[in-house]
Amino acid sequence: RTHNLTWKVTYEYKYLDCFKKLAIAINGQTPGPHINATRGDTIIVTVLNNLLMENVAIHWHGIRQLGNGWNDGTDSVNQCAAMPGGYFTYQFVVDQAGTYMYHSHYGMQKSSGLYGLITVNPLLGEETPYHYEDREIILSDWYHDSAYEHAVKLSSKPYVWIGEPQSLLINGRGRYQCELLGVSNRDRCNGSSPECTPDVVKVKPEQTYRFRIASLTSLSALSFQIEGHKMTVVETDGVHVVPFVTDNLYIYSGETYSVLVTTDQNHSRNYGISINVIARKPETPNGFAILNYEPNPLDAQHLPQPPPGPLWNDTDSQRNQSLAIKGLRGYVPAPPKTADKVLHLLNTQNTVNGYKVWAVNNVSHALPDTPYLVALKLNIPDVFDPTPAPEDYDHSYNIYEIPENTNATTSTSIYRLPFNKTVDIILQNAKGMGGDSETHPWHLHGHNFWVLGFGKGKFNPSTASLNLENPIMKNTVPLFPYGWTALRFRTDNPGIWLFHCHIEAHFYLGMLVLFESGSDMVTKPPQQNMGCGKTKNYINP
Ligand SMILES: O=C1O[C@H]([C@@H](O)CO)C(O)=C1O
Repeated sequence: RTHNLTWKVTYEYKYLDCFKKLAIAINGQTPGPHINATRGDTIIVTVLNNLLMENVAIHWHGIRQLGNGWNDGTDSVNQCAAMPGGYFTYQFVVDQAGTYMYHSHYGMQKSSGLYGLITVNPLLGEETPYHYEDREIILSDWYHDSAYEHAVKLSSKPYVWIGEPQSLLINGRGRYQCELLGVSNRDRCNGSSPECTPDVVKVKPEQTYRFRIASLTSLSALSFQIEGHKMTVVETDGVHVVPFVTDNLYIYSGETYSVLVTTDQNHSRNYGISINVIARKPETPNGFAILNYEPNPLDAQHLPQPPPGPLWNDTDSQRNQSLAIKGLRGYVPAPPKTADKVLHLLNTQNTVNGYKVWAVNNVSHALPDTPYLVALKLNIPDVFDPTPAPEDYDHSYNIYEIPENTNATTSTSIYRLPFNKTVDIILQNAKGMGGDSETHPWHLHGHNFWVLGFGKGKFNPSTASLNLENPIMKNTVPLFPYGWTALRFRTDNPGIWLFHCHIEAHFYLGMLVLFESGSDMVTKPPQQNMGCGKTKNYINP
């Protein structure tokens, strides 16, 4: 089946958390429309950019785009973003059942609300471990400043940190306490706007539901919980998990999960759903939604309680949940036993000419104006530094201290990986300049990777415990403070693909790398991917 969609992208005033703010909507909505498809379907989306003053590119997060790199939707990497008044038509096949998302991949635009959920159902009769009615949950965080203000603050000297978000949203709904605002700003807040009432998730008693949960936060890592209900985790990033039961789900930006929830509690009332910030000291109030046991009314007598979340800094509990996620045998292929190549990637916060940045192996990535894939295909000179990006770092680096010299370099260099090989990535965390080591969710475009392990401190190949038996495959994975995360993937998708921290500010400040492999096999650039930077000289009339 082919889904033919037309999406008009506009700025609109919204009261998502009762505070009036310009949000980016698709056909008037944020979160945008839910794409509900079946494995093998083709999705054709024409995105009309009606933003007046900003470009748009939309990334289909978790969709591997096998052999289809021109449609990954990343500005500077595989396309020129659509200009105001212009459009871009994405076409891709959803070849893997599961839960995915889409979001802007232009500047810091994601945090303005340009995002939504993608559900890919298995084919009728296709073997699948379970089949339940779905409920969709989109988690996000919300700032009152615009993404423009964020970008300017972060690239100022001295550095201005954007701070913690004002609200957490569940399905685009949050609640800011208008009384906290100064009198002059109070008229921008409307506590009785229908847009900022909690989302209501309707369920019937004594049923099991599959909650499809996606985190589209720009900064916050979250814990998700439902008052009085246990959750059985069964899927993450489109891959089946050995089911495990938990009271709360830790979820990092860019991750999706499916959890099974059985409505086996007292039928005569409703229950609270809550999210709270973890991994950073919370300054944002918890987000809240209602689990409505039908036919109970939403009145005071049936009022749900927001369940309290776990402690924000219980890193052991967070790491233990990540370690508990295993691939379900029969559904998740086993990883190759050995790797052909290993990349050691050290994550640090640095300075370049007095500007604060994030770096990998001391290189803060600067995205060029000309998309890499077009430059590679047409051999456009002087787009990126041809020196290979560094595959390792000095292992005497003390991850527990900020180095005396925090200087890093800025570069457009890329990793050129051999095609159809097995590559290991060892992510190593370290102390940041804020005085702590932060949790970074790393997302890989175009592939799933096996998650071989997580550990504390410095990675040591002779003592690290790696799971080669039944690792999960994912596209986004956390790197815990002062720890390491080990991944393995196959370079089986021709093109050039981003691997980056999914925190919007960190990506903006250079916390990204690019993996090129087999780009000689990619078709020549479609006209619509061109037009920016140096590509405009290569467009044929
Ligand atoms: O990028 C960041 O900057 C601040 C802090 O590190 C400032 O030094 C912070 O908490 C981030 O996540």
